[in-house]
Amino acid sequence: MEVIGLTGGIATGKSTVSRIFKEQGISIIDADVIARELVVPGSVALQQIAEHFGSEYVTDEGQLNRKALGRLVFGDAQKLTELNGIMSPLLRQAIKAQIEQSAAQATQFVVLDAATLFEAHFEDLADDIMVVNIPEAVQLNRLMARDGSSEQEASNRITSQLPLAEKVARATVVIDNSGTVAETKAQVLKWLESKGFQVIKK
Ligand SMILES: CC(C)(COP(=O)(O)OP(=O)(O)OC[C@H]1O[C@@H](n2cnc3c(N)ncnc32)[C@H](O)[C@@H]1O)[C@@H](O)C(=O)NCCC(=O)NCCS
Ligand SMILES: Nc1ncnc2c1ncn2[C@@H]1O[C@H](COP(=O)(O)OP(=O)(O)OP(=O)(O)O)[C@@H](O)[C@H]1O
Repeated sequence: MEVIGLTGGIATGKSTVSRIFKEQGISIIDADVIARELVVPGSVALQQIAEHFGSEYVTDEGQLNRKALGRLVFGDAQKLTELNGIMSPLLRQAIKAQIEQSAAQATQFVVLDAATLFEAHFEDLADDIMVVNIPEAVQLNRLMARDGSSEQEASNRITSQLPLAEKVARATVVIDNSGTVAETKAQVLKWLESKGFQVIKK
């Protein structure tokens, strides 16, 4: 089985590409879903976050206050590194377990969808690294349009990640998502075919 690490910058189109894989019947391991499961009320990770950053990052209902923690870490690189220090080892463990489950099902491919693949040093978990790329101005516009965020907020989120150009340089395959979704799909299917995968034409 081959693990395709799927990454890019915020709002460059990872979910869009992930849907294309799903349409082909390829399973997705979604690091964001795992990260959210890790911080449910009463979890070890949530307790560590509260101890490290303060109890104000947990709501009265015992939930992670995502907005508040996001504002803190996406404006302060040191704080983001500290959060990653808590989350990355737990994430890695959970991702590895899901990869093992997929391998046991003898499938040809599994996709590891992880926005923070490089930042969290998960490259070794993947056989191929696919980076979804768009020009920075398009990224800023799509992010503001999708999240209704200000230019400053959107820009903070973009700059808190490893520069997209650096991710592109470290990719084994780059998908250009600056055109239509159909054009993006054509690139992904062509790559899958080049790997000997029998694509389903829809
Ligand atoms: C800081 C948190 C609480 C903010 O939550 P919020 O709901 O506001 O944002 P969300 O999780 O949807 O993230 C938005 C985007 O920010 C980027 N992002 C998220 N975490 C990180 C990170 N650690 N480093 C760089 N970028 C990140 C991703 O592109 C993501 O799609 C949350 O992002 C978090 O817990 N992050 C740490 C866990 C993690 O690494 N998750 C991502 C796994 S891929
Ligand atoms: N080819 C495209 N043309 C126009 N809009 C697009 C295209 N691809 C994605 N989008 C839009 O851009 C936004 C970001 O795309 P998407 O949610 O797939 O990115 P993402 O990389 O998964 O984001 P995040 O990092 O926040 O998880 C969405 O609103 C999506 O509908």
